[in-house]
Amino acid sequence: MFHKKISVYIISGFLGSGKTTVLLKMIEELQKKKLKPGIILNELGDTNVESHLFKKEKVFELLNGCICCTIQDDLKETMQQFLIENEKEPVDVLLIEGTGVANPLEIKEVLLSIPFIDYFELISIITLVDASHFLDYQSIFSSSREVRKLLSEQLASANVIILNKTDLVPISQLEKIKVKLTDNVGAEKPVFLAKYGEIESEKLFEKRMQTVSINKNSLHNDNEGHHHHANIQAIKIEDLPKFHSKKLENWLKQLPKEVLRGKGVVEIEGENKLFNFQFASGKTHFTGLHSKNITKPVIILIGMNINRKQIQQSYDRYFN
Ligand SMILES: Nc1nc2c(ncn2[C@@H]2O[C@H](COP(=O)(O)OP(=O)(O)OP(=O)(O)O)[C@@H](O)[C@H]2O)c(=O)[nH]1
Repeated sequence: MFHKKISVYIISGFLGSGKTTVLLKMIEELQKKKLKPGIILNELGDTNVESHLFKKEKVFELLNGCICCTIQDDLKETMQQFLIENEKEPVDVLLIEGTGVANPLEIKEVLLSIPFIDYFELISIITLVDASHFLDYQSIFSSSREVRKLLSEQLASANVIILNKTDLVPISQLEKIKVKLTDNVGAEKPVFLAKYGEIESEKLFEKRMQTVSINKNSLHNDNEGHHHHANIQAIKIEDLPKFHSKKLENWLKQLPKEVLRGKGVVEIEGENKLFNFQFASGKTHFTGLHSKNITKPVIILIGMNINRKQIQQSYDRYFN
């Protein structure tokens, strides 16, 4: 039976680099063109605290996003489910957002495997880079080998790179970052500078993936593809009090640098609605939530080699 293949975009990038921001822009653009998007979200931790962002779209969640060996089985299952739903309500484009610690090659490999290769056409792997952290993450002094390896995997597998959060770095430093990034990925790979993931729609949606044949060996020919990220953890804190927003912000800011990302849903003193908060690049943003059916308050912290006890003690000191 003939069916048109569904175009797929993979959005990759390290923790807090701006993947969801770009995903939301892509959804908006597709809707403007009267195209129906489908979304697969892979989240670290077992709670999606961002469900309020997707109002009418069909979102398939792959929670507890284990990153290496098991992601492929979970993803295959989610894709099967997606195909079943798609029979009833077909989408035009599928957007897959990996976790901040995913290697997009793992996702690509699933798309190229049977039966999915008959249903999907991978158009582009878009990788976000957080300009405000790029030099730190590349430095052997301030980041681990694991993080550097992961970032280089995400860069190597990208068809296009968005150097995001340029508003957070001085112009002089931006030059240095661009040079270093180009050294890393080669001059042929397109790199676009952006604030809040803003790049022209044509550039974002351009087909950049060459047609590839299925050849397992070509994808995993050096054991580099499978790589364990065991030191990356997500900590979940529940049973939360009402917070004073500034105090929560201060607490997040003083956490050990191993905590790379925070997000959650919290109650704020003096407010009678819930707030989503995003902590990335040392900055915290709160957004009021209107939807009623959202998760109960929860804080999720993601990082490398986090000392749970230390976090717990610090939390108790601040809030108990
Ligand atoms: N200042 C600044 N903030 C940004 C920019 N892009 C995104 N942000 C903010 O950074 C935070 C993280 O952005 P997300 O799009 O959620 O990042 P992500 O890559 O999806 O994060 P994870 O899923 O946790 O890996 C949010 O508060 C965004 O609003 C930017 O260009 N500049």
